Amino acid sequence: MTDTSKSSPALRPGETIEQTSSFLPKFGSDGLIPAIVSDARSGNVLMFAHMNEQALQQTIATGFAHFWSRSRGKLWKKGEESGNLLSVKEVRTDCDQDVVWLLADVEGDGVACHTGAPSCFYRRLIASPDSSGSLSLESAGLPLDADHD
Ligand SMILES: N=c1c2ncn([C@@H]3O[C@H](COP(=O)(O)OP(=O)(O)OP(=O)(O)O)[C@@H](O)[C@H]3O)c2ncn1[C@@H]1O[C@H](COP(=O)(O)O)[C@@H](O)[C@H]1O
Ligand SMILES: [Mg+2]
Ligand SMILES: [Zn+2]
Repeated sequence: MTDTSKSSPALRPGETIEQTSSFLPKFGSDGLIPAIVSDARSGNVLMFAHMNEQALQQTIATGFAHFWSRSRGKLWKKGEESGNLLSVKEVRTDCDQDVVWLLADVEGDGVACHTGAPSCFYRRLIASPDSSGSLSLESAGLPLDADHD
């Protein structure tokens, strides 16, 4: 039995995972699959976007993350304007294969978010002080601290 009691990185180089022959991602009825990107070294979640089949193929073929931008209606090579390309080290899918997870290094100045924050997830939701049930935002703490709108 594998000892899972000790904390270890979620992602170890060479760790045995299901290989590409069984990687059959399920695209939704809109032709898209959610894609999470984490920093291959720190493990921080960097961003979330969507892929269509072409984006996934281009990602695997080139080693750089491609997405489908719904708002712009186009294939999007992340970093094509900013230089913050995502060099993909590993692509995983989840148990029911309807999400993909990219482990990547951020090129350029190492900033994944277009706001200038290292990660898109630089804020956390907190309950409002009046306990009205609504939520307000505040800037997250380290290591993703940034005061960006
Ligand atoms: N660079 C980014 C960027 N980086 C990370 N993200 C995240 O990626 C998510 C999806 O991007 P899109 O908005 O294009 O995609 P979408 O399908 O419309 O997603 P929703 O906004 O509808 O959720 C965003 O919501 C952000 O959380 C970015 N979203 C947009 N951009 C824009 O992409 C353009 C090119 O930037 P580079 O790719 O870095 O050169 C610039 O105009 C940027 O403003
Ligand atoms: Mg958007
Ligand atoms: Zn962002």
